[in-house]
Amino acid sequence: LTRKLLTLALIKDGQRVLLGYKKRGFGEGKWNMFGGKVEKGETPEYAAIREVKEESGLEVIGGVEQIGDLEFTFDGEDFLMHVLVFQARGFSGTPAESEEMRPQWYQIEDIPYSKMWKDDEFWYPIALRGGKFKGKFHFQGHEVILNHTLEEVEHF
Ligand SMILES: CN1CCN(c2cc(NC3CC3)nc(N)n2)CC1
Repeated sequence: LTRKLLTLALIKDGQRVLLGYKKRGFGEGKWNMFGGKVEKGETPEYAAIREVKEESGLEVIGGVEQIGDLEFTFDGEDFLMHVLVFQARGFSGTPAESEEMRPQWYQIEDIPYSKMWKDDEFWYPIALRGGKFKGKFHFQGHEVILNHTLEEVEHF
């Protein structure tokens, strides 16, 4: 089983969240948080901070804290995506389009779940109210969740 360690970062400013429209690659055409691969020799926290800067232009201030741990598997495929979800403690700058992502602020009530990965509608509500979570989602292709588990946790 091939495993990939990836990050996502919640950039939340009051009642609005910064999301990015993925212009190419995996998840192209979907809105998502900013994130990417954890490179060799990198901590996941640093990788999350790096990806926010690369993909949105924002500087993370005060580091990130882990809020979620998600595992994704795909029916009939032998790879597992382990996505660590962080929240930025603070940030500065103006969001700027990158090669990968077109950033946009969304009010929480307007988050475009129909144009996002199907798992998001399960764990975003916990993340947006400051909760911590662990989840496993087993997909058939990219649009159908065959089964999943999701629990709120006290700490990592
Ligand atoms: C570098 N990216 C970061 C985000 N990521 C995913 C995946 C995902 N579901 C999995 C079925 C695909 N759901 C969200 N929200 N993000 C994949 C890799």
